[in-house]
Amino acid sequence: MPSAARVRNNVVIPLHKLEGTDATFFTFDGLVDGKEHIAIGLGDFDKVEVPLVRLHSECLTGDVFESQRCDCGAQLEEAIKKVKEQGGYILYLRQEGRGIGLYNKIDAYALQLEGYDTFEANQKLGFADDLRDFEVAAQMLHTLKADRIRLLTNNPNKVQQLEQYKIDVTETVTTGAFISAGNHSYLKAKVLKANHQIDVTSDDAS
Ligand SMILES: Nc1nc2c(ncn2[C@@H]2O[C@H](COP(=O)(O)OP(=O)(O)OP(=O)(O)O)[C@@H](O)[C@H]2O)c(=O)[nH]1
Ligand SMILES: [Zn+2]
Repeated sequence: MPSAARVRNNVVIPLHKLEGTDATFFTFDGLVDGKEHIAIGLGDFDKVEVPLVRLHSECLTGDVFESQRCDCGAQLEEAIKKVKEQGGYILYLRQEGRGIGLYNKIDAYALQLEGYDTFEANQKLGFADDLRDFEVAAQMLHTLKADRIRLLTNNPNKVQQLEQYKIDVTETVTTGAFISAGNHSYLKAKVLKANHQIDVTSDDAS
């Protein structure tokens, strides 16, 4: 079980998304990695028995600018809609570039233009494929008393890590496949090398 943290504050922020969405933003004291991660409660998050949860790693290029190099912007949009409908939390985790940071991710993109895939580019820069440790996500969920969750993901490593940190994942809900010409090879590498559950065979993906 991760060490104890506590909710520092929470505030309801109305969003423009989906014709008006009330989102409760939670901040924390005592998180294991000292970063400013946010939990966002949507829908009946405080009433549902088993909340739907999305662990969303920050992606400035995708989340803010809707980059076509990845599927993050579309996944975040989908998560807001589904979690609002079903009640639960989006944990917005400050793990840009799977933990290597924004500048290094841009360096990795430059290498990908030379032909390396997303994991090879990380290795060429001296990083592991994926630096993310989801202990902090488990700590946030324990703090919110969300020890039993349904997880919105295609990434089996997120499920394994949460279980390891004593979160009971009762169901894995796969995200949509947001495939475009620009992100097809990125998604294919995740399927081949990290066992992501995405159907990348669609025709418009070449
Ligand atoms: N290092 C690196 N990071 C990338 C690249 N493309 C996207 N990312 C980062 O990958 C992360 C994607 O995170 P998520 O969507 O939460 O996780 P996921 O592992 O794809 O799993 P899902 O839950 O199935 O979406 C973000 O932090 C992005 O910034 C890349 O080419 N290299
Ligand atoms: Zn992205």
